[in-house]
Amino acid sequence: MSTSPATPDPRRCSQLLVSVRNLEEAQIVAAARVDVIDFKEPRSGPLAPVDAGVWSSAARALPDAVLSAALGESSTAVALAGHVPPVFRFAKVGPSQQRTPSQLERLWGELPLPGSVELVPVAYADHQAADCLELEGVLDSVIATGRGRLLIDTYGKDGRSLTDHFGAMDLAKLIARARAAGIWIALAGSLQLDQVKQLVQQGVVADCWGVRGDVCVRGVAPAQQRAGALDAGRVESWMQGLKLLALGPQHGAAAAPRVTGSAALFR
Ligand SMILES: O=C[C@H](O)COP(=O)(O)O
Repeated sequence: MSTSPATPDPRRCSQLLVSVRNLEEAQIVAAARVDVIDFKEPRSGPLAPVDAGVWSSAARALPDAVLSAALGESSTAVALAGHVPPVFRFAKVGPSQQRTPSQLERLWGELPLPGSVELVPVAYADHQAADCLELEGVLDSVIATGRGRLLIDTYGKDGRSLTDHFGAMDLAKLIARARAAGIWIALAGSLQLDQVKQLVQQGVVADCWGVRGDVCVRGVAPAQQRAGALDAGRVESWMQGLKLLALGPQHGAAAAPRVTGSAALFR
């Protein structure tokens, strides 16, 4: 659940979440001062968990970082939730096979997360592939259950990205609705930095952008890239790119609407 609002940092446009699969990658991301270090195994699915031993190592090595754990879908999340170290800030859970609001809300309610770890519900832009509620329905449930956050991702990591499933105008409307309800919203789904720049120019400004594939070493097909090695230079490019976007048109970006609502930064 949300805590008290933080003062938005006027120099920042959006936060960055980078998914990592082990402590070595997490330390690279921490050195780049990425906002959220998210642990998941990209070889095993959209939200596949890493071994709980990796969570424990990260909790010991990076106690001051904002750490997040992907718990997978309903088939794994309930059993794993109780093992998330209390120093973690977030845990993400996918909605696949949850076809009704009551199924989804029951799943969220059953997760035995430590009290200090906030659930980040996930909605899939390609919800048919995941056989679950569509985005608007997941947002309705987030609002109805008084939760503070929503991550939109893609279920199929097949080379298509978020914007292949959901257009800029629809994303902007969804963000506006979430923001009006005080929900922090993160966008992910095989996004590339150039796409994010275009989205921002079209008025789509997430509270946070989530990425894995585009911060990995290039040279393989996009769908495989996310399973490869993390590239520290790409992480730095994203950090610099988001900073430039926050500065506005003279730096090559359209004036990005500032995130000023209660959902602006971590609460
Ligand atoms: O939570 C965000 C995801 O890790 C994004 O991964 P992706 O960029 O490979 O789709």
